[in-house]
Amino acid sequence: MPFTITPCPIEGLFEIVPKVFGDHRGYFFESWSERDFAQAGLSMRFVQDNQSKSVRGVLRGLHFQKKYPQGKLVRCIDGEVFDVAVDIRPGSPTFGRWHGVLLTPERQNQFYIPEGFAHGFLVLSETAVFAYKCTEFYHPEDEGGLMWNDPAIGIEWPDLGMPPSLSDKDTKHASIEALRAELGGN
Ligand SMILES: Cc1cn([C@H]2C[C@H](O)[C@@H](COP(=O)(O)OP(=O)(O)O[C@H]3O[C@@H](C)C(=O)[C@@H](O)[C@H]3O)O2)c(=O)[nH]c1=O
Repeated sequence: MPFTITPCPIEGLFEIVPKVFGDHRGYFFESWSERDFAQAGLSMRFVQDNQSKSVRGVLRGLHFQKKYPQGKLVRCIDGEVFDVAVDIRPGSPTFGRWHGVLLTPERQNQFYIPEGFAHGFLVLSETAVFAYKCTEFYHPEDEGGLMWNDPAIGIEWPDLGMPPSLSDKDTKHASIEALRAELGGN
């Protein structure tokens, strides 16, 4: 099995570390295998791959789609990011809880975030290239957002000694309580 797939403390989240083959040329690893992930109980169909580059202090998130939720297999291919998922599954016993993973090319680790989570990340390095596979297409009209610094969630973002740099959109998201009321089920 060329992957170590470890469940995270919130049900449905997984950290994946591939087996990296190094030699005098550099390295090789498989970053995704439908067969091997399925063997570990992770069966999904990816339909879109995304890549973004950001500078230090950029925080993208927390994002989700409502009618067309996306599962995401995320990794940082250059630089270092702190990646966060927040459970927004109506009725989930861990609704509103967050889990964070440091993603680095040194570990080549990946984070699997299934449908029903809000997702975001903070760039810790000078620049970071972030890549991810999605189980659903982008539907801009269906996008939802959760406030990155909602005290009721209490995400412990690493302190960079500067306020995060956000898109306009990301300064205006809902609180977890507003989302609970909107999504129902809890
Ligand atoms: C996400 C996305 C954006 N775009 C376009 C819309 C916009 O003009 C431009 C930048 O979009 P955004 O500002 O939404 O990009 P960004 O803030 O990087 O959005 C992403 O953030 C992370 C945290 C996620 O989890 C992703 O699912 C996605 O929401 O790219 C697409 O064409 N396809 C896509 O799938």
